[in-house]
Amino acid sequence: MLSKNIAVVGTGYVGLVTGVALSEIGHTVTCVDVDEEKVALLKDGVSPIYEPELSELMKKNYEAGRLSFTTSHRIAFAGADAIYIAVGTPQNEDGTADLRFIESVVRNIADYITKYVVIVTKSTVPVGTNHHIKRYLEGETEVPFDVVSNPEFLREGSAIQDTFDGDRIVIGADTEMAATLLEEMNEPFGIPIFKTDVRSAEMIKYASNAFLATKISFVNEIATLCEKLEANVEDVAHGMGLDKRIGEKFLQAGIGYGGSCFPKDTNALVQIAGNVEHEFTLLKAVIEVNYKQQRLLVEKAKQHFGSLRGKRIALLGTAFKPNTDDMREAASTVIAEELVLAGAQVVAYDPIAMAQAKVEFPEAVNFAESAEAALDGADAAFLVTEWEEFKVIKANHYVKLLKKPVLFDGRNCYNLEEMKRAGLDYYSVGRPAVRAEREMV
Ligand SMILES: NC(=O)c1ccc[n+]([C@@H]2O[C@H](COP(=O)([O-])OP(=O)(O)OC[C@H]3O[C@@H](n4cnc5c(N)ncnc54)[C@H](O)[C@@H]3O)[C@@H](O)[C@H]2O)c1
Ligand SMILES: O=c1ccn([C@@H]2O[C@H](COP(=O)(O)OP(=O)(O)O[C@H]3O[C@H](CO)[C@@H](O)[C@H](O)[C@H]3O)[C@@H](O)[C@H]2O)c(=O)[nH]1
Repeated sequence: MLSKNIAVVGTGYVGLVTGVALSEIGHTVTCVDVDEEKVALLKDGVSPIYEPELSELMKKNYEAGRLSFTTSHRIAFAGADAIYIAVGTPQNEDGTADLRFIESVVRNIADYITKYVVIVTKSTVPVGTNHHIKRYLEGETEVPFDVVSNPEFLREGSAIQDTFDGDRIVIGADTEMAATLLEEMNEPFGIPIFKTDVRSAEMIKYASNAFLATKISFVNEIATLCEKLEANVEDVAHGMGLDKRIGEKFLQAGIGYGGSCFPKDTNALVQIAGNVEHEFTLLKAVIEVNYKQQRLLVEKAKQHFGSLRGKRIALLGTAFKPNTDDMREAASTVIAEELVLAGAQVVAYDPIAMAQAKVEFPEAVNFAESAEAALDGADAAFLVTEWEEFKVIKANHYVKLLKKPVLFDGRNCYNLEEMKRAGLDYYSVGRPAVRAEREMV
């Protein structure tokens, strides 16, 4: 196989997974990050992020000498055949993509490359960014290079599986030489490769995330209708998903999408459209539905209790989804803020993401050491992240621990019949509410 020297810039989710994966298929990889603490941890064999299977693969390739870490761009870029850019592209206040980190890396590239190199952009960047990078570098260096867009589609929590068993690898290149090199480098993954031009590759990333977010907001709107019309969204989504043209995935109704990508990428695409005088009406509605959806459980609790003042609420789950410690744009933060604003006392618990929750949540929020401790004596429970350890909690357990048991389930984790039998007041999303007391009268 074609083994190359690769520099990966950034050791966040994407950089670290990319570096580990490229070393696993036989390339020699140097990951560079400006964060000295992160690099020190990585050199000690410790992954700074929680991601199933990542640590083991990282250690294996580090010990085999195929993977190394540094804070020096000069060292990382020396002799590199390819430089992968995997730094963050967060959103500015106005929703546009903040390209500060990309710009800084590109300046480093101009300073340190000495021979032909392919610059591979993994970060999600607005359409046209790679052409700006190319034009900038042409003015700054005599060294030959190509710029390729190679967007990343991994999901947090299943990043390794997505990388080795993904649906496609997209390569956007303007020269045949760069496209072929990238194709050969990626061949060992055994995943279908789709080659296109640079701008289309950039757009594929935004369009994919926007489409998935649209599916989620769509099913959440259907869920609202189901509640009003006494239908069950789970059955509706299942019935829809059986049609292969629709597909069963991403039709899970709940408290909206969060995370480091969908919120920022949908906002960025609205801005990208605006820049070319197109109002992306559909996507704006998707974002608006998500805003409401993240506040849904608090609204339901307000309706149930009348006022939340003084109510003790157990908040189960703070991560934006299970199997990650990532709290970026998590619905839990919105919920915690709304509850505190309404005068409730919040006690939160998460198996993995609590350290970050302590930074993100309002100061008034307390934290418990276990789900049981959070639930004990609370007026109500909010199920916010569908961790496996929450899914296995029995209805009777809620009845035993909560004062007058009320459960607001933002992820439809429990069986309606079981909740009815246990005598809970149970509210989920897009399914009939179970009102224990009313039924007993
Ligand atoms: N997180 C995901 O699941 C995911 C999936 C697909 C695509 N993406 C995209 O990939 C990109 C990276 O996302 P992430 O979540 O890994 O980001 P992140 O913010 O978690 O990590 C970025 C890393 O880059 C480092 N960095 C910043 N400037 C640097 C520089 N000049 N030189 C070296 N290192 C530098 C930071 O210290 C940080 O460790 C974003 O554009 C994101 O939209 C993310
Ligand atoms: O049916 C569903 C599926 C997901 N979600 C929510 O949507 C958000 C995002 O979930 P997911 O897509 O699994 O996680 P991410 O790690 O954010 O991955 C998305 O964002 C990445 C960054 O761009 C892309 O690479 C991935 O392909 C894309 O799935 C989470 O809050 C989920 O709870 C739902 O509410 N209903």
